[in-house]
Amino acid sequence: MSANERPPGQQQTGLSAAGATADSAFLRACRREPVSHTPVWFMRQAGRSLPEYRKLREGIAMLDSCTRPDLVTEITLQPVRRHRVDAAVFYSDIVVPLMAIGIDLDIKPGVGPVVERPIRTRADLERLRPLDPDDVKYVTEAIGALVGELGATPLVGFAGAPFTLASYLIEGGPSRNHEHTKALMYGDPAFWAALLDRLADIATAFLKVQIEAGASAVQLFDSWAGALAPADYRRSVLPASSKVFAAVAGYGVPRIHYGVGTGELLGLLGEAGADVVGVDWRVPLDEAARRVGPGKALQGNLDPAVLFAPRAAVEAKADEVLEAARGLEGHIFNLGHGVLPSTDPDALTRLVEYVHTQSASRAPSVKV
Ligand SMILES: Cc1c2[nH]c(c1CCC(=O)O)Cc1[nH]c(c(CCC(=O)O)c1C)Cc1[nH]c(c(CCC(=O)O)c1C)Cc1[nH]c(c(C)c1CCC(=O)O)C2
Repeated sequence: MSANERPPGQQQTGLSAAGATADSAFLRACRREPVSHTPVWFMRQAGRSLPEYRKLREGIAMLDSCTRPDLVTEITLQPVRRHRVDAAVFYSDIVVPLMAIGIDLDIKPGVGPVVERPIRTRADLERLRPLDPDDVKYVTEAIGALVGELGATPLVGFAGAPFTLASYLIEGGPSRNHEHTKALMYGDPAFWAALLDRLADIATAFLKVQIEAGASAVQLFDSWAGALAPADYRRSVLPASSKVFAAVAGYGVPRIHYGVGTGELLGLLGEAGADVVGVDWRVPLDEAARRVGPGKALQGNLDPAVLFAPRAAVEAKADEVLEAARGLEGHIFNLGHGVLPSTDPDALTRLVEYVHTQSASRAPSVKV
């Protein structure tokens, strides 16, 4: 993609690349500054919905692809070129730092991360050694290349939050009820705290590598935190996630916090130290803003399944999201969860264009 292919309002002016990135609609919205249009990106915008991704990945395992900077760069750029989204999201996975410290795991297509030997005892904890930047040199290298290619388009780095990582490690794979995880959380608080603390340090190290290599924002994915009641989240999870946010605060890059089904936790997700709270489709953004409180931007929240409906219905639902976001200080348009693999990529491209056009006509006359 070349810099002059940006949507209206995002053209590079005389600014340096770094200056133009800092002034992008995405980063301005994260900072709750006025924008000329609502910025859009999609969780899982890179991946199986794109034929060019499927082609590139042929015969290459997911986790292997994450260690190859040439592939990571190309896969990260694919949705930016195709959809003209306002941010790139680094192509990697929440389990990459765990793989990098030697945890024996794999990502099974259609299933998700599977851990050969789950972590359930104090002795197992020793296998969770700290992440050294040298363990993920391929991340530093890929981001270095990407930032050059992206021009003014910001790159979102990310990590899995301690609870979500703990769930994969303890259950040994994806879980509906998180029963082993909760058994340890309620039954052995000292073990639990030690585990989450180690995972907080690993997530922090992974985010720092990405920020130092050039990521302009970071998102902490606590995808499965919605399985918890607020009191349990506050007591058993929030301290570890807060530690991650505090550890990267000094970089000054926006910090986004997101989980699925977290309607009852939105205030706590903000309280953990995020600048932007990600919202799924179950809570309208105006209500989410009340729950989160002042001083935070919101990201979301179109139901990813809406993209399977006819174009007029997608646009009507996008209008609802924009309408609920009217009056918010900072709104980044996204889906309420990741792009579903069988989504028509053209529907995503049209949605980006629609949100840009609609929001530009609604926006106050502030030009960025
Ligand atoms: C829970 C979680 C995981 N990984 C991630 C989360 C948090 C976000 C969420 O809640 O969805 C985060 C993630 N995973 C991936 C990204 C890359 C960037 C992007 O969003 O485009 C990101 C941000 C690539 C990926 N991660 C994965 C794929 C698909 C692998 C493939 O193409 O074969 C991609 C593109 C695999 C993966 N990895 C994981 C799952 C559940 C799966 C899906 C398994 C499947 O359905 O096949 C764990």
